[in-house]
Amino acid sequence: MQKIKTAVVGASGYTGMELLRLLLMHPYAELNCVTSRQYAGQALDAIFPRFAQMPGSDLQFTAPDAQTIKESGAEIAFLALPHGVAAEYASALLELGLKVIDLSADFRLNDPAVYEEFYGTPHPATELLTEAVYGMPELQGRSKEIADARLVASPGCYPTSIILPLVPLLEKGLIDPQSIVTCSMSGVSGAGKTSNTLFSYCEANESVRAYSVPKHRHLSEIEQELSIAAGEKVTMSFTPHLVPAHNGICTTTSAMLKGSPSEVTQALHEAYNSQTFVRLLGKGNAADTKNVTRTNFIDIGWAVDERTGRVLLFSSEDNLGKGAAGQAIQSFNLIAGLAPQSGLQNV
Ligand SMILES: NC(=O)C1=CN([C@@H]2O[C@H](COP(=O)(O)OP(=O)(O)OC[C@H]3O[C@@H](n4cnc5c(N)ncnc54)[C@H](OP(=O)(O)O)[C@@H]3O)[C@@H](O)[C@H]2O)C=CC1
Ligand SMILES: CC(=O)N[C@@H](CCC(=O)OP(=O)(O)O)C(=O)O
Repeated sequence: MQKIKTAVVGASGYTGMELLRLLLMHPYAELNCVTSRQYAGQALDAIFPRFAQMPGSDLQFTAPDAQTIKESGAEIAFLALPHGVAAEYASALLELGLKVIDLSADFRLNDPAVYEEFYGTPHPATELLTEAVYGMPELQGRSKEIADARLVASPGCYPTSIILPLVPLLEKGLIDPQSIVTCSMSGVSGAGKTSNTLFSYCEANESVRAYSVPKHRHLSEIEQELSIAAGEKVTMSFTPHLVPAHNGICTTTSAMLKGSPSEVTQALHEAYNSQTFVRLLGKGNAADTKNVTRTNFIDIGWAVDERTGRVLLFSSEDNLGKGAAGQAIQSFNLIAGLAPQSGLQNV
């Protein structure tokens, strides 16, 4: 089979680097263009020595320019750019006939007013919002939509860890949609390759803190997808924390149980038994980040607190894997008509 030609725009950052790792190993993908403003003209393996001697790692970074990306022959472009910037490139690349898988938040929300409320600026390309598909293949009906999409809005890292355990329970009416409380912990790479002092070693190491409370920008897409599953507008509480780890997200969610404990177990198994990248740990088991870092798995466990009548959902994933680059490769596989585990089974 002929390899599909790809580009990674914003290839020098953390999600970009994870995309490079996955694409260099992918049996049906070819890396044709990688962009970086600061490293333009330098070879990939000179900047990332970890890729040295891998076929394709001598490719040079180019400046991010839509026409150059097109001329590289790339058919599908991954955008690993800051939100606000990604929309510009998405518009230009779609115009030039490429398909786009955007890892930023620019196309995840259906309503531009919600984007403006949470991101503080008017949406940069409202005309593309209706056609963008929220790229979470495990949601019902979504893999077909992704396969047919020109523009995929790949979900955020926290949202993936929160939405996947809750959706089957909301769809079956097993929990009260207005009682959801969730608390997440993220490794520092979640913030990107930033020079912000707050994420430097001395500030982040051996310390844990909550941040962006009470209205982290991911609440917008979490509430959007949970509302679709519940069939009513969901309003919930979300508290993210920064923990001194490189990768990994660990989330604990609770909600008032309306169904029985066995219905919870059944709903999760029905939804995910056939899903390659969701591993159900069973009742009474929490999910541990060390089992999912550098993989595309999300691990989900659960428990019922008989005293409060709440169900507890535990999930772990790699923020750069299932929370970003791995999930984007799942969309790539769907668009390209490949098996779900293509390029992801050995990582
Ligand atoms: N980190 C994570 O865990 C997750 C991140 N995301 C989202 O993915 C996207 C990328 O995140 P991440 O990799 O962490 O970010 P980084 O800050 O690590 O990397 C950003 C990349 O974008 C490039 N870039 C920055 N500004 C511009 C610009 N104006 N024009 C062109 N290129 C630019 C940078 O390259 P250079 O400066 O060399 O040009 C760099 O390659 C973001 O939208 C982020 O929110 C989504 C899920 C998880
Ligand atoms: C630890 C840390 O700072 N995490 C980032 C995660 C956000 C992210 O990746 O944002 P998008 O997916 O929406 O682009 C944050 O809280 O802003």
